[in-house]
Amino acid sequence: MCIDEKSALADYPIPRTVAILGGGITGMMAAFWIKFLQPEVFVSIYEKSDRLGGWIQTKTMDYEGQKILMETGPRTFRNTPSNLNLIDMVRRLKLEKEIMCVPKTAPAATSRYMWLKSKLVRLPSGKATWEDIKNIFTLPILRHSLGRFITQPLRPARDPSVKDETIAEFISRRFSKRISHELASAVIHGIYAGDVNKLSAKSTLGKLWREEGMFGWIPFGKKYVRLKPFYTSSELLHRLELFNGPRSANYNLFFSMVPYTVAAFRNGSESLVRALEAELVKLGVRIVKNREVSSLTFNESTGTVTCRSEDGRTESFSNVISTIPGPQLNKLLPASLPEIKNIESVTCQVVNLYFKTPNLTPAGFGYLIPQSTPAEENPEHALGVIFDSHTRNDCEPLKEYGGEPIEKIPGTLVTVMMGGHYWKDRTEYPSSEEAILMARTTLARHLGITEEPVLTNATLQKDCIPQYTVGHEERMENLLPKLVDMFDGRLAVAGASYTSVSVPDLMLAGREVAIGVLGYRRRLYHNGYTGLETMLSEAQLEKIPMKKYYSLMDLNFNVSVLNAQKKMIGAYAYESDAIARNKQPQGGKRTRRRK
Ligand SMILES: C=Cc1c2[nH]c(c1C)Cc1[nH]c(c(CCC(=O)O)c1C)Cc1[nH]c(c(C)c1CCC(=O)O)Cc1[nH]c(c(C)c1C=C)C2
Repeated sequence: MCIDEKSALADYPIPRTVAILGGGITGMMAAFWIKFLQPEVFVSIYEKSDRLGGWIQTKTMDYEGQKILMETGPRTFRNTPSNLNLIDMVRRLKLEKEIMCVPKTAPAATSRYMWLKSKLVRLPSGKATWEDIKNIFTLPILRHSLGRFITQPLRPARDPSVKDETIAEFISRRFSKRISHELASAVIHGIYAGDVNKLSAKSTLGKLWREEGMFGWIPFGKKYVRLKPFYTSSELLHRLELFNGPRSANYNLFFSMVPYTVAAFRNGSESLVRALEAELVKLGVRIVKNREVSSLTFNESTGTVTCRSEDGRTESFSNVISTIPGPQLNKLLPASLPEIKNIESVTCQVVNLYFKTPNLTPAGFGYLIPQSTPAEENPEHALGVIFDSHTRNDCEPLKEYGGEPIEKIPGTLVTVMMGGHYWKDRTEYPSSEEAILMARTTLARHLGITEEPVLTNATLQKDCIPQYTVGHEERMENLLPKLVDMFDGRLAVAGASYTSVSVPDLMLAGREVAIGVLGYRRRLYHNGYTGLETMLSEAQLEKIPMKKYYSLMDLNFNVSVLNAQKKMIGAYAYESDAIARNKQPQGGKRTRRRK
């Protein structure tokens, strides 16, 4: 191992011009962090549509003078340490007043339902109520689950030769097939809208899958989890932020949100992307909307990447960060890369309905529909229903940050999610009118809601959620050297196709890729940075005979090569703030500039 920060930095070409493909939240975050850390770098975002923000979109409608917000994508985020980067951004964009939170004791926090055996069943949460206990004894699936959870440690450990498996295989082996299909599949619908028989356990249930690998069973409970010798980058970022001491602004905001489970923006998730866009404009990021890049080529003589647009215009950049979906990126490359060409995704039909009558749904967050539901009970292929008005009406502002009382919704607002993996082979989708009718039929069958909605909105989110199918991590490991070869490390990727589909994780991915491309993370294994470095397994790290640089900071934490690598991400993200303040990175001056 070479511990030589000075030579690593001296060697590192600082980009002068960076193109970011895709103006979703990852691309916006990447642009923010590059400009924030290195204002002299010329940053351009290319977005094919006429707006930034990607799947994050809020439509505002009016009913009798009341503003009704309809989310067509992500709407809430959990206040967990791993989401600290989002909290950090909220603070930087001065959006604290906009935050509204669901108290841990409110129905929207304690009451989450599932469609089980033709009825809505409230899932046990936090402190068990009499209803939970009664449910466990009266509902065979819950009784069965309790038994399988208790006896889980007694079941054999995974065969070490298994490198990945489907969620269904993993859950069936560790718990039972019933738990996989009747419970886990519903949760997976709520996150990936995906099929447990296809998604990778390693890529989607990473912590559980890895813990089984380490302990031979899953040691549920914080005590054991804390003992794990690996951390996600965001967990580490959180720890490092806390090192800032109790006066840290992030720390204060995070702790003011501790009494709450989930949070949202009072004027919709759109507030986040609009505030971020305004900040990008202030920082001098060039935002090119309605322009799609149609090819990328590497010019060996100049060491630049040329982006050609559909209209024939060309521009060259020292680095390109692609945040567009993998298969779209593949079309721009000089040669096809199967690892990204074949990343699957699913399409969701999101239907928002507003009814004049309040409380048409039970109090709570909403319900999920498992894959085991018979087709005749779910011909519309609904995946779940969100009780938006209940969630909003349970929310409280952050008073200490000047948050005003939250305007209540007088009627009932719900979102019905349909499609996902059920529509995998479709080429045609329901029209808006058909989708609204399907959503209404689902609500009538499940909740007995027959009232005519006064406001409706149907949005087809085409290919909105990538599916990490079995072998995803291995494919990403194989992709890394291919990207390096094709663009000499000047093309980096980030976004939902690669690491995570969650908004806070995507925001962190944008931050990390910016730091990686700027070189603050030092050059780890090869020339440049691909954004996939954090996905390398320990075995792969050992296999690749590339340069390895470690900072002294990482070595303080070092448990293994992988741990050091994971921790570096947090370390550099933390360091980056200090760098921005002092304009002088630790460990030496950056000397070489190359276009
Ligand atoms: C367009 C629909 C989406 C579905 N899943 C996601 C989107 C954007 C992504 C997603 N949803 C959740 C997570 C986990 C986040 C976490 O806190 O760990 C991710 C990555 C959880 C979630 N699912 C639903 C809600 C309201 C939430 C909370 C977070 C959020 O607002 O996105 C509901 C839901 N999402 C989907 C379905 C089918 C569904 C059903 C009720 C698909």
